[in-house]
Amino acid sequence: MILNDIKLTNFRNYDSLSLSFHPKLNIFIGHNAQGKTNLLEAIYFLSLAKSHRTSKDKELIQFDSEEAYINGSITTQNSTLPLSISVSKSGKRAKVNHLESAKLSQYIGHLNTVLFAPEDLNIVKGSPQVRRKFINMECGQISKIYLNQLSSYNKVLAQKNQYLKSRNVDSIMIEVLNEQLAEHASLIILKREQFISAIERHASKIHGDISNGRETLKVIYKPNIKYQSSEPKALKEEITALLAENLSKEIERGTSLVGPHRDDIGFTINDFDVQTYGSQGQQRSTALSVKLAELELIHEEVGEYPVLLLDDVLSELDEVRQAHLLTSIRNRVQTFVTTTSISDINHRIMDDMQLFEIENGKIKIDE
Ligand SMILES: Nc1ncnc2c1ncn2[C@@H]1O[C@H](COP(=O)(O)OP(=O)(O)OP(=O)(O)O)[C@@H](O)[C@H]1O
Repeated sequence: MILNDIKLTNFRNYDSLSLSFHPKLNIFIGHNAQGKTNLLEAIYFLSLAKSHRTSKDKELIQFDSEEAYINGSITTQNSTLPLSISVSKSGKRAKVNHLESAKLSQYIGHLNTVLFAPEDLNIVKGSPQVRRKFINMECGQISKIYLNQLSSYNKVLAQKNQYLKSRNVDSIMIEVLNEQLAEHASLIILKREQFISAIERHASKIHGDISNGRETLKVIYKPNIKYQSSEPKALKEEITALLAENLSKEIERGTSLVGPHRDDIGFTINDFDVQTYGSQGQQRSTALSVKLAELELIHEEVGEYPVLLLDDVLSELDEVRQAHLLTSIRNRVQTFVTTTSISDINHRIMDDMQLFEIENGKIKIDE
């Protein structure tokens, strides 16, 4: 999958910008705070209708403007497709091939992206919440069913928590909500199990290569609900029973205690926990392996490689990891890289690419 071009209007520090991209490698170079990450954020937003660094969409609109627009065109094996998304104070509107998508879940999935940024280290080091967000974003990209189930689950969960908090609990009402939660939860859990085992399959191979075969990485799903069934209907029944068992505790605590909203993932290298015992380098390799595994996974699911966004990470990687990253993706994955210094880029990849110099929301194209 190739992002051919992008056009930004009133997006962050870009008034109006049109760029055509190189099919293999695009490097955005500039001093701090010039707009490099803003450009990657625009590509990410065009892909997922969400920013990777803020949940407040209105921050994307240029100061003193009313609406931000991002337009782009992608080429897949089958076709070339225009995508556009706009953000205003009243919300987001997304279009595929000039037709407005009634739901954002219909829009997401046309342009697939994988982003690797310094904060991705938090997938390993951070809280379970960060890891759940990671699963949701990535699983959502490859499975519309997952995205729909998750959104329904979250709606019902919010409703249930409101009831539990009100302390005026109608247990029949909670049972009805639990029934719905169990239905969505069973599908979410099975998708997560599938996703994490596929990530592990690819990530352990990549990690083995990066560490020259010295380290074995495992990615482990840690579901909040310990379950036996691998079939949705039976799993739903298991979850319904568990929710009923926990009802009095949940009423007492005034919140929902059981379900996939409390899931986590663990990482081990040679059977020790990376979060607790891993060196900085091992934590970085783990995060990198997981991200590169996503490229393979999306390729497997969608039949095309996604575009890869690397925000300020090359300088963080040592020679071996950088070489692995760049050689393993070369010629397969269209890549967008931000950097403050050209010396951070391995000279072996410099021949076949486009350099964009960024200064204060303006671009100079290096021919
Ligand atoms: N809504 C907005 N309207 C106008 N300008 C904005 C808006 N949001 C952010 N900016 C500006 O964008 C710039 C930051 O851009 P960006 O985050 O892309 O930096 P960067 O080039 O990636 O820098 P670094 O190397 O430090 O990460 C800042 O100058 C900031 O003031």
